[in-house]
Amino acid sequence: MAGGGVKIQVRNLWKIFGNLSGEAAERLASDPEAALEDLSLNGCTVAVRAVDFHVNEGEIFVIMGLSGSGKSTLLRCLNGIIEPTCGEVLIDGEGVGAMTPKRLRALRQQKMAMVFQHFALLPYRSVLDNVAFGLELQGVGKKERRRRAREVLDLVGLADWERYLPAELSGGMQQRVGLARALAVDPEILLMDEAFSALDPLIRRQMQDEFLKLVEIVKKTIVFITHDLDEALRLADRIAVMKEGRIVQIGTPEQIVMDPADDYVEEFVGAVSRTRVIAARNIMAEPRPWISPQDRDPRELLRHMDRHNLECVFVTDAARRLVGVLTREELAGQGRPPRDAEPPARSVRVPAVPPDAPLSEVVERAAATSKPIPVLDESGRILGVISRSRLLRELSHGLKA
Ligand SMILES: Nc1ncnc2c1ncn2[C@@H]1O[C@H](COP(=O)(O)OP(=O)(O)OP(=O)(O)O)[C@@H](O)[C@H]1O
Repeated sequence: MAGGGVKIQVRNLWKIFGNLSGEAAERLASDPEAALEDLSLNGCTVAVRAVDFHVNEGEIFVIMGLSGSGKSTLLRCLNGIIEPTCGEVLIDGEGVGAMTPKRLRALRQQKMAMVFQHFALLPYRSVLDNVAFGLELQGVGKKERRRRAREVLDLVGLADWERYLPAELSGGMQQRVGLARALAVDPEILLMDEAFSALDPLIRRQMQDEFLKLVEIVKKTIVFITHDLDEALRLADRIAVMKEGRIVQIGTPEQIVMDPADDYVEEFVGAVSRTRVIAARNIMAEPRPWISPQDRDPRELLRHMDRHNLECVFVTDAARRLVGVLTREELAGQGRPPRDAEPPARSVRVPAVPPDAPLSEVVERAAATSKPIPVLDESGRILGVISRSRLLRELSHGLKA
């Protein structure tokens, strides 16, 4: 999860491959539309167009888009492997474009590490020496680099495999070696380019889970590229969706799924099950007006229900903790108002959910009751209510999409 300030800042970044005159590059900054027209005539490829975003310290920022949308080019602009045509990348406030070759080397060898799809392991070196490779480049002595390599191998669960060659390991294990190699230099930023895409679906899921746990421990800023929405939703704090070199939307997984910025994103997220991404808190409504009916007359409560078209009222104690729920029938049969100390016996058991429960869990609870589902915090206080009609609306939206 996000920690401190802005770690990476990208401003009006362009990368155009092909024969581009200096004059055309200059025009990009001032009059991009006109410049682009010239460029397309010249047969240039505009890989990244006017991209702006930032990544916070400690954040997992996922860049998602179809093949050819410019993700890899963008990622390689971050560590200066590709020089942008125009615009700037700032790492901790320092412009990558203005760095001396020495600074750039330090940036790539120490501050940022990259993990690739096809592992890029050295085939004739042991697992241990592969992991120690980045430290070797930094000039760290053999004993120390092996000690640190062992530490990270342990972290990725490969402590017993240090003497093996990469080819003797499964794909999942090789990718863990790749990850360990990146982590061994203790970088502040990890750039991951389709890092799990070569793995079988099951192993991939497992890697994603392990990765999330690992990130909790090592606390890095991560830019992760994928063309897989499922992966993006599982890993990301925020997602940037790219299309034809542009970022068309940046948002949390929930924002991307619930509020796609355009048809392209909508199409992308259409295939995903909303029940996994949407949480109870996203669809709950305030139980308006606040319900603590212990000192109200039942007839008044019935009128209150009519006025607000409520299926039932939730009974809370003075601290707003839910003690029960009353239906119309129960209220009509009540001679006196229900009291805090004596909640109506039949009404105490209510299927409730925590605010971060996924929609699928809310649906499960809803199957066990005909009433709305209250959303409770850890101490049992009522935060909101999910009505059955809202739930149905959400589900049918998912079906339509
Ligand atoms: N070195 C290059 N020279 C010319 N064109 C390039 C070069 N690298 C990338 N491109 C083009 O730039 C566009 C963006 O490519 P890029 O590899 O960044 O996309 P991507 O989203 O990472 O795709 P993929 O998922 O397939 O790797 C594509 O049209 C690609 O053909």
